Amino acid sequence: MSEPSQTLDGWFCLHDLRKIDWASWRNVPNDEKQSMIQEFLTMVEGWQKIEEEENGSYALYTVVGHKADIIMMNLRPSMNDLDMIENEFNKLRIADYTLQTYSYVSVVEQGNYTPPKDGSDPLDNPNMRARVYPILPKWDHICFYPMDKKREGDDNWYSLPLEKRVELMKAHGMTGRKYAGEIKQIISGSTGLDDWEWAVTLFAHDALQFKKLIYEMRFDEVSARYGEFGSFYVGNILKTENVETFLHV
Ligand code: VOV
Repeated sequence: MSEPSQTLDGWFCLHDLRKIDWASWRNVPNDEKQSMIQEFLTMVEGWQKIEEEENGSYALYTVVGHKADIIMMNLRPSMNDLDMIENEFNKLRIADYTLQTYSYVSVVEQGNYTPPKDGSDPLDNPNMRARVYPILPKWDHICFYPMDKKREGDDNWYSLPLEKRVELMKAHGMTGRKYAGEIKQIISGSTGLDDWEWAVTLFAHDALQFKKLIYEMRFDEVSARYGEFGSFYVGNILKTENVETFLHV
């Protein structure tokens, strides 16, 4: 029988991708540029504070390639908070020199394919809480992409029996586990929230590990047969102390 698996849902998540309008930014007088950068950094300090208080988390990375210049990823308890974050950025003067090229709304999700047998609340488990309310690692590289599970003819993930999906996800987890310490994954669900069904956000110390993991996973039945993928966005960590250099023209 086909039935939905349970999910544990944690913080809401906004991926906000911006391109910088370098031509206009270049023409801003230096002192104004400085003050706009300071405004931006004050906002990021606010994100850091919220992270320290464990009321959310953030990641700030550059994006390599034409799709964007920066990615701001924020986790918060509610969708209203995400709205506030997006507007807070839009109201900064520096936002006038950016263009939002992509964004993605989702909620951090932990598949609960095998819920506790004693009926206890899985969120009483600190490991589970850390998975759905994660503090995003500040590792060197990010890789973000949206994905679906196929619903075509015989390849329909949603008509597979639960036991089969548990089996396939177990194999997926085994492949992922080989990359422990190399890659940290945040899976956020977005069915009904955005255009795809999940957002996959990976962090790595070595960008090559993204290619190795994702390639290896393509051979797992769950990805080979059922995975459908959107655009990939990759980049490098943008530490606050490097923002000024990054924006220097
Ligand atoms: C470090 C890499 C890594 C590891 C350890 C890992 C492990 C696990 C486990 C144990 C589980 C099941 C329970 C849960 O947590 O939900 C999942 C779940 C999931 N995954 Fe995963 N995944 C990884 C990495 C990883 C990648 C790279 C991808 C993209 C696939 C690809 O081909 O590009 C992915 C996708 C997903 C998705 C979409 C789900 C939810 C599917 C659903 O139907 O609910 N994932 N994942």
